[in-house]
Amino acid sequence: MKLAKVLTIAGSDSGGGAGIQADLKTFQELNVFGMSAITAVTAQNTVGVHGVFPVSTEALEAQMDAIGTDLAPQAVKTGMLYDAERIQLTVAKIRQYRWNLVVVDPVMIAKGGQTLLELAAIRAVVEELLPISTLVTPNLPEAEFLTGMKIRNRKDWREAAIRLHEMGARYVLIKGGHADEDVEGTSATEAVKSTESTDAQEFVNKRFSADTEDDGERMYTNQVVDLLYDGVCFVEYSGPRIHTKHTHGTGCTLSAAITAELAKGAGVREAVGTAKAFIQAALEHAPQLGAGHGPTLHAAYRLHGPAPAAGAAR
Ligand SMILES: Nc1ncnc2c1ncn2[C@@H]1O[C@H](COP(=O)(O)OP(=O)(O)OP(=O)(O)O)[C@@H](O)[C@H]1O
Ligand SMILES: Cc1ncc(CO)c(N)n1
Repeated sequence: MKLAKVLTIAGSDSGGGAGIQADLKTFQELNVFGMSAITAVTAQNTVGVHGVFPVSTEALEAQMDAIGTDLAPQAVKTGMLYDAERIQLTVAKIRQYRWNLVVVDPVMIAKGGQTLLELAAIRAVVEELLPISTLVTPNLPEAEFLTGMKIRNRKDWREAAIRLHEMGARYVLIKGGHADEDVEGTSATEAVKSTESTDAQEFVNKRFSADTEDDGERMYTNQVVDLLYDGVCFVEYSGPRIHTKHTHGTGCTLSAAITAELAKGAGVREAVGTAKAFIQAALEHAPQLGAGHGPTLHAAYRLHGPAPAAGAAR
């Protein structure tokens, strides 16, 4: 069978657990040919982001042109796009080369709290990137930023998915990795207004409550649930929560796995199921590297197979 080609347009993570590095490792594991266009270089490890160095728009454009004129990818994913200028350029190239399977991971803030997307660029994500996306994969804080609404319970969660669909994304996957803390707080948007940006992630991380008052529709505790919406139906992908601090790059890895599966011809529902099993295995076998939030093991799905109960849709 012909090898499917996939492209990631994202930032480089020197620590190897997230960004371009996570994407290429995931592509390789899922038997697709991975290519990359780098938007920014981060000096990053498991402890934090120590520097962000945007790549010139000229260099970014040249990378996408080199791929677009020769190596037509079956599917594309975007990760850290850094600012509005790079978002606009990326959108223009996606349109120019008619890349029409596009997974958008709206990367905004790293696990340590550092900003990976200028706040002013959120508008460009909403107005330009969402309308051309096949699937958008925000985590809970990102879904709050993009919709401007507070997500306190499962009803809000579904409402946010409906809004993101109305904003132009054909499919919406709101990931539940952040729904595990037990402090109720303010919305992500309010958090940013009222705190230094470096504190914002810590603030929003604390706000997804297991005990939120929500008419019995509790947020999940021992399960991690990702919610998919296609404009008509909701599908919940549920797996056991793995109690580990080694969650660096989970979002990148999940969206890269979805992109690889789409490139091979899977439908969105099926691709998300496989990707959920992939990240579950990668988390279970995390190699315990570094002093902070370590990476997952991208080879785990191949080496150990899908984790039991992962990827279950209900
Ligand atoms: N502790 C965990 N146990 C099991 N699955 C998890 C856990 N944390 C995250 N996941 C899964 O990993 C994927 C990414 O979710 P998450 O909400 O952490 O994304 P993210 O915040 O964008 O990640 P990152 O910013 O680190 O790249 C989802 O499929 C989610 O269900
Ligand atoms: C480069 C890069 N992209 C995305 C993330 C989010 O995990 C990160 N930490 N670094």
